[in-house]
This record gives sequence, structure tokens and C-alpha cells, in this order.
Amino acid sequence: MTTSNRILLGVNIDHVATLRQARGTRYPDPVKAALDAEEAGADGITVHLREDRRHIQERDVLLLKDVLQTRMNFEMGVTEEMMAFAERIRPAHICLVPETRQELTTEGGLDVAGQEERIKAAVERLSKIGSEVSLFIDADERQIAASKRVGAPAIELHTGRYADAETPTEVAEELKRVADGVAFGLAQGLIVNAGHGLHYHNVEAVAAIKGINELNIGHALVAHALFVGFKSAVAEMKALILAAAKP
Ligand SMILES: CC(=O)C(O)[C@H](O)COP(=O)(O)O
Ligand SMILES: NCC(=O)COP(=O)(O)O
Repeated sequence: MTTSNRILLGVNIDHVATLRQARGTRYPDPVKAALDAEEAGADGITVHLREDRRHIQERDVLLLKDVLQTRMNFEMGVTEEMMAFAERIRPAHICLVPETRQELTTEGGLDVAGQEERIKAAVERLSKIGSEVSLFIDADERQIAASKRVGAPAIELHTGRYADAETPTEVAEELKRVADGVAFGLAQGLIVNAGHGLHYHNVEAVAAIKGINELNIGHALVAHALFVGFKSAVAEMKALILAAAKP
């Protein structure tokens, strides 16, 4: 069970690629962002190769596989195309996420409880290539227990509802939901990560929850990097997280 106060920062570079794809240019290059992020203290690099290829492309993942000094967390939908690609690149970590073409971003967690056989088969297949498989789920005991049953060693709790909460009461409720999910996940013996929608003004309360292994953060980092540069954006976030996680 993970109870240490050491918390890792996974830097999601998807939205560097979003800017590149907006104009079909070669820049900005998410690979450069990943290397800068590592220099600034990122513990890992997260990329989501979406079925519609709206941001990250195969080329990015293949290059990253060769140049990363840390480790790749490869986010993917549960499709045959992605399973085969993951088997080719063998990332250190794989996070299975729900995906639709119409969504603006990943709107909710994977429904593991509603498709246990399918997710179990995917976890088994991807574990065989040596990847640590996590499931991106809502902080809901039913989904967490199902994640344990299908054999995933890790989960990533979707913090989007917390990030979108508007009133102080809603924020407190959503934060408690995440904290309860972390405690339940740890009690099940799972590695518990969290992420989505976290930014410089809401991250500390989540980082202060004991037992979270890693926070994955992307959009806010890329946005802040426009003004301060990518290395500074990552270093500022890392400092905030580490300060908040102190006992
Ligand atoms: C699963 C997840 O949370 C992400 O992949 C992340 O939010 C960035 O990608 P999108 O904005 O395309 O969802
Ligand atoms: N899995 C969440 C992630 O990688 C980053 O999400 P966001 O910070 O871009 O919303």
C-alpha cells in the first residue's frame, strides 16, 4: 500500500501537439516539450494517442519512446488498433481511458464495472508486454472495486468534477469524493494516481491527499508555458505539489 508523501508529477504534453495540429506545422514539437519537462523535474511524460489523432501522432510516440529519460504513460482507448500499437512500443505505463470523437476532452471515467470481461482481457494482454496498466476511472467505489477485480495494478482517478466544481460546497464535496476514492483504492492494494483539469490554483488540495502516487497534468501547464516557458511552468507546478504534499 502506498502511503508515502512522495508524489510524482506526470506531464501531459498533448496540448503542445494541439497547437501544432491547428496549423499543420512542425512546431511546437511535443518531443521538445517532453525533454524540457524532464529537465524541469517531471517524473514521467503522458501522451494520449486519440483515435481521431487531434493532437498526439504516432510519430510523437515513437520518437518519445527513444528519447525519454524518465518513462512514458501511454493513454489509449480500448480498441484493437491501440492494443496493437501499444504492443509495438511497449510503454512503461499504459492508462486505459474512455474515448469518443465528439467530446471536447475526456468527460468521464472508464466504465470498468459495466464491461469487466472486456477490460480484464485488455489488462491481461497489455500486462504481458511488461507495461503497468492503470484504469482512468471516476472516484466511485463500484469502479474502483471492479478495477481491482479485473487485475489492474493501478487506477487514475478523474479529477474533472473537482476541477469543474463552482461553489465552495461543491468543491469540498468533489474533493472529498477524490480523497475517499484514494483511501478506498489504497485499501484495495491499488496504486492510485489522479488527474484531469488540475491547475495552479486547485492542485494543492489534491496533492495534500495522502497516498496519491502521481498527478498527471497537461492543459494548465501548456497554457502557463505560453507566458513563462515550458521548463518554468513544470518547475512551478512541481514545487506547488511537493510543498502541498509535505507531512
Ligand atoms: C485521459 C485524459 O485525461 C487526457 O488524455 C487529457 O485530458 C488530455 O487529452 P484530451 O484533452 O484530449 O482529453
Ligand atoms: N489523465 C489526465 C491528464 O493526463 C492531464 O489532463 P489535463 O491536465 O490536460 O486536463
